[in-house]
Amino acid sequence: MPDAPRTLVAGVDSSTQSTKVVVCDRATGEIVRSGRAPHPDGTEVHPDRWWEAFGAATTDGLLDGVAAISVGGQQHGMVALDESGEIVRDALLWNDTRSAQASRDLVDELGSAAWVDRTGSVPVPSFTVTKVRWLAEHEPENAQRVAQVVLPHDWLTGQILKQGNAFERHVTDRGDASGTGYFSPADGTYLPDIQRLAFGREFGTPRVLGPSEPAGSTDGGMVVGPGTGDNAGAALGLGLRHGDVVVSLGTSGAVFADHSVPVKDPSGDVAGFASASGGHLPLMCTLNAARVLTAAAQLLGTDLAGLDQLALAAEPGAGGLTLLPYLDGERTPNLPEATGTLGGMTRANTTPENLARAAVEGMLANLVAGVDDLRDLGIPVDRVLLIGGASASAAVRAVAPGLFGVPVAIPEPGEYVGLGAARQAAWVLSGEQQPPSWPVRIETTLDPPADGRGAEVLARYAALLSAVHQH
Ligand SMILES: Nc1ncnc2c1ncn2[C@@H]1O[C@H](COP(=O)(O)OP(=O)(O)O)[C@@H](O)[C@H]1O
Ligand SMILES: O=C(CO)[C@@H](O)[C@H](O)COP(=O)(O)O
Repeated sequence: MPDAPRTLVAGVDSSTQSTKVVVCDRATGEIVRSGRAPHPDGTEVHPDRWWEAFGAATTDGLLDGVAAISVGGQQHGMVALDESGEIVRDALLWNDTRSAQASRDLVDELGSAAWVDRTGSVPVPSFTVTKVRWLAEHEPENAQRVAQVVLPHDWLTGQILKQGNAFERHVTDRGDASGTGYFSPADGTYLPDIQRLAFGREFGTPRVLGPSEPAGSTDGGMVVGPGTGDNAGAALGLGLRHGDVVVSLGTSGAVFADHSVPVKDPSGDVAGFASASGGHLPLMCTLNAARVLTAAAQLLGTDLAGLDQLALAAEPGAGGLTLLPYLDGERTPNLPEATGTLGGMTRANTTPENLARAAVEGMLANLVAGVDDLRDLGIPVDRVLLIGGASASAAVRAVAPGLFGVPVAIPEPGEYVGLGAARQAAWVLSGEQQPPSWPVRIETTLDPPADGRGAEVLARYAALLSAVHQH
């Protein structure tokens, strides 16, 4: 007798550099097929480019027979819509730092303690709330046209849904809404007074759906889930357990954990986001991760494989070279106007090998602070799970355990944001209380060496940071 046809679900990761789509078996999570397409570079992008990438990634019937779909998307991006749902201007992305002054002003006006209390986070230029302030101040004509502000995943979900009127089409979830800066993750409600403070008036927001509440279905009958932010999606895809901390090395470096209660960090380094499963997702994020390695490879006239080889040929500590990797400014620490700094150069240590190693060590040292911050807030750190594009780097894998100081688990290569979105879609379809349990396989776990070299690297990194930015 032939096997019963299996039910398929799809998950989308519309992240900074590309769209990735995975189609999975609803029961097991096994990936049956997948597609991807790049996004243009730049920190402002017309949302139509994401829709085109979605089309290219799902071409040739990738979604044929799919029963449900959910979208995970890069967080915070401001997609401003007018009365008829048309895009007012290119979306300003999470890594666009033009709202640096707006964020300083907003923090001064309300005070960081009140921001943390009301929204769970102190807004940095990544947050949507600072982008709407920038729009009001710098593009008043565009600001006047704004009827609603949605996030990248909300907009794409609306595009997939393509039903109802333009406003009903755009829905969101607690996870992504918590990154706007005008939403309370603790209460699950928007904050109109913060909208007025930032924008001078209120504006429309997408309806916040529950973690497994359907948003509707397409004309073809495919159920559409609420979707979520990309990091919340990855947390769902990894099925995090107590003591797991994720370090995601994509365009952003993100450090986060699944937590049952809201976390409030008065320093603002850890954002108190919500998760996609009804809980919380304390998260530290940097603007500089995988692309630090791309830049270092370019500087050294090699590719990423060549950079790995060079970095692995150097001694730990890169002979004393230290890189503050703030090539795109930085978010944590909050230094939006910063640039990178290479410290400790001598005639003896300025070799390609040491420079490659310093790029890997600097990128990771920047994220060690996030793991420490989570620990300081009472979140257990038993192991780090390394995901994202740059987790494939052999040099990153070699350096990470020594710097994080805990076992580093490398899940099997996979698109964990897309997988999390697919798991959400399966959850929506099931109508159950909990998402389906899909196995996550760990490829390898790397223990920290006992040589203490990681501590030396971190001490030199801290000294350079304090010399350059905190004197
Ligand atoms: N083997 C590798 N070594 C280092 N970086 C890599 C490797 N493979 C991919 N990357 C980098 O990963 C990044 C893409 O990762 P991804 O997690 O998809 O990013 P995003 O989600 O921000 O779009 C690119 O910058 C790419 O250069
Ligand atoms: O701003 C954040 C988290 O707060 C970023 O993590 C973005 O969500 C973009 O993620 P990637 O494209 O790097 O995955």
